[in-house]
Amino acid sequence: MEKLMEQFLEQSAQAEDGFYRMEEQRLQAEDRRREAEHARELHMLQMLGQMFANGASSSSSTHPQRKTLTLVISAVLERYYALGSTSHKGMEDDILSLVKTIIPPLTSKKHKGQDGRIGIIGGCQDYTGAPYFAAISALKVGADLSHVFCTKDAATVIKSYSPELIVHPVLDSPNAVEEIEKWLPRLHGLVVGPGLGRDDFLLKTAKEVIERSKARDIPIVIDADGLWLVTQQPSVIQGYQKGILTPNFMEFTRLYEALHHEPMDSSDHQRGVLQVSAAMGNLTLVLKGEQDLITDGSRVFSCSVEGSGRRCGGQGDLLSGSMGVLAHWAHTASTAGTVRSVNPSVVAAFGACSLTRQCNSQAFQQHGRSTTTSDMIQEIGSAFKKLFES
Ligand SMILES: NC(=O)C1=CN([C@@H]2O[C@H](COP(=O)(O)OP(=O)(O)OC[C@H]3O[C@@H](n4cnc5c(N)ncnc54)[C@H](OP(=O)(O)O)[C@@H]3O)[C@@H](O)[C@H]2O)[C@@H](O)CC1
Ligand SMILES: Nc1ncnc2c1ncn2[C@@H]1O[C@H](COP(=O)(O)OP(=O)(O)OP(=O)(O)O)[C@@H](O)[C@H]1O
Repeated sequence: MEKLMEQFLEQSAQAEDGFYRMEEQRLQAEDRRREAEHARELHMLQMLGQMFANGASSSSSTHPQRKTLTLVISAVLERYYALGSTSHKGMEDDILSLVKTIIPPLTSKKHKGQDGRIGIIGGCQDYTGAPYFAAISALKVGADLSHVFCTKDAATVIKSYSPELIVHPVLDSPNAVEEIEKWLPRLHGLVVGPGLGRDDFLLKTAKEVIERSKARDIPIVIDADGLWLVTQQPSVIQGYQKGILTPNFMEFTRLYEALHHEPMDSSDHQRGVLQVSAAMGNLTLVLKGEQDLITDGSRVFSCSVEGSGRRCGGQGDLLSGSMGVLAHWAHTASTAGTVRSVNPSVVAAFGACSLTRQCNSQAFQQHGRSTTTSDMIQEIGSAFKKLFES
């Protein structure tokens, strides 16, 4: 009987492997097709650009001719962005199935720590809830250990919220960077910003910790006041392929304007996220909102898992904390060759957005208007199961 059971389990594991291999191949083929389409569009654009330049410099060219060319170019541009950038329901399902492939199996063969040790840089006198939400969400998603590096006066408060968290009161100490660096070799993912505040000394420490984490190749999610820092000094994370930015609309606008020195065209978010990601060296970016837009500069995925109309503070912290764990899992899966067709940071971002929205929807069904982030955190287990384990 036991043998039969073993055979059965082995066969189902093989069948599952086969399914994911085929799914991966299908996605790769789809990618190749889109890339070819992209290349054709780009070639057309270049030709049109040349024609336009020739037309504009030629004395014989008439004003209506130029106008027509301009119209053609903008039509092609629009098509180019549409082709390269929009995601549809089928793509959402595809990427959701990729998220499933990065989740490490729960087995009795692993020891504590192997599924992730996540660090949160944030927590100061004013904000103790945000780092708590991020850190506890990382644990509830499946990290084994969650560390919070906060200021001295925030530490006791955060500890009192939960015995599950490891809290280090070091962020405002004179040797904060060295204190935090001691832990970096043990961390698999870092979330910088929830409840960090905007004190110059704390931002300077956060910057140095980001630099040292990059040197160790640790995935880094930057949120909230961490994004304030990036807006002041984009180079701190520019081009780091294991970095993810998670701005809300306000934070995104600030970043856009700092990078482009002009107001953002708020009627075209898709173009905006592509531009910011490109300016940041193809960094993965999540613009949170009615639909979350996720891009690494090559195309835009939109996550529209149903949430609710309730927008209580702290939902973004749940998002960034869970993304810290998923980013670790996604990059591990990528190194193992499991995820190839889509940037692992994008897979992690999509997973965290879907999860946050699903938690919001489930919590709202029970609590309606009085839903808070703590209610959403209670839903992480069942939302995760519904989205990724069914
Ligand atoms: N319990 C806790 O401890 C929590 C602590 N938190 C921590 O607080 C810190 C500061 O973060 P933050 O987001 O409040 O600061 P900031 O970027 O100045 O935005 C302020 C203004 O921006 C606007 N605005 C916001 N979203 C927008 C949108 N989608 N679209 C348009 N506008 C939008 C809105 O402007 P208003 O509507 O008031 O005019 C808002 O007042 C940070 O460390 C964070 O982690 C939070 O995590 C919550 C839970
Ligand atoms: N209008 C909306 N409709 C549905 N879901 C939304 C909407 N706006 C945000 N969300 C969801 O809430 C998550 C958090 O986004 P939000 O804009 O609240 O972040 P935030 O302002 O940084 O949060 P925080 O309060 O933690 O600072 C998003 O990832 C998204 O899934």
